[in-house]
Amino acid sequence: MESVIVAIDGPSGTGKSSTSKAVAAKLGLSYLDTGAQYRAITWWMISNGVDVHDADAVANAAGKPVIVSGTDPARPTITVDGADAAGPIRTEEVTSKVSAVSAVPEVRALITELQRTIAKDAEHGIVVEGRDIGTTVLPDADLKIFLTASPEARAARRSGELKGVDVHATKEALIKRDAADSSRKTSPLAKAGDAVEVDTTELTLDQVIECVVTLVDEKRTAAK
Ligand SMILES: Nc1ncnc2c1ncn2[C@@H]1O[C@H](COP(=O)(O)OP(=O)(O)O)[C@@H](O)[C@H]1O
Ligand SMILES: Nc1ccn([C@@H]2O[C@H](COP(=O)(O)OP(=O)(O)O)[C@@H](O)[C@H]2O)c(=O)n1
Repeated sequence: MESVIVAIDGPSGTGKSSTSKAVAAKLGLSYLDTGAQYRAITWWMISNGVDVHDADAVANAAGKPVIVSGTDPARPTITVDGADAAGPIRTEEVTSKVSAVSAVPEVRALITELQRTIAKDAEHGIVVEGRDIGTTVLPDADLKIFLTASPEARAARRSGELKGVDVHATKEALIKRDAADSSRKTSPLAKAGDAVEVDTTELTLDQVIECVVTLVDEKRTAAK
């Protein structure tokens, strides 16, 4: 197997971004954070006065922003209409509105197309992380991983990042976002039937990275 495509899905705070970046860097693969793309389009909607709860308005505007993702795992980037969006897409406002925007089918169709093009163009292969990569975006991925962790562990990790934020409020917000992402009609957050589930609650980040690297190596050996 010359080039390898790895899909990593799961709810918020399970370790998708940290694991995917590290695995891609170790194996010389590209890296794509698909959540950053949904955050970027959400940021554009907010900045341009589009009501994110008006699905028709979001659908009509969905084709306007030009979103570009840099896929070097050592320095992932995201721009919207040429402007660096890495900071603005992480605000609480974007986090609280992204599930409404990402549920709009026209948004998903456009972003899915973009993701498939990026994966196809990755010379040595790519690690793509999100919610629907194994089920919808790249159903033929060489390896599919579904990360899970208890809501308590996930909330503790997230509130550790956002210093001073209450862990209970973080947990409630995570549960609410997961519920919205899991219950939408178009490509909800779900484990693909052929994905390997890894519960990271009791694992260190290094253990999770090691586990995924081993699974990729096994796939590569089997394909020889
Ligand atoms: N297995 C783990 N044990 C402890 N902390 C972790 C683990 N995996 C990730 N983290 C930390 O949890 C936070 C959220 O991880 P992240 O990779 O952004 O998750 P996701 O992309 O699934 O939302 C980060 O601060 C990260 O360093
Ligand atoms: N493949 C994907 C990735 C993210 N998303 C949406 O984008 C949001 C933000 O994703 P993210 O990966 O940045 O979220 P965090 O868990 O890192 O906070 C999710 O809550 C989903 O609403 C999606 O619908 N499909």
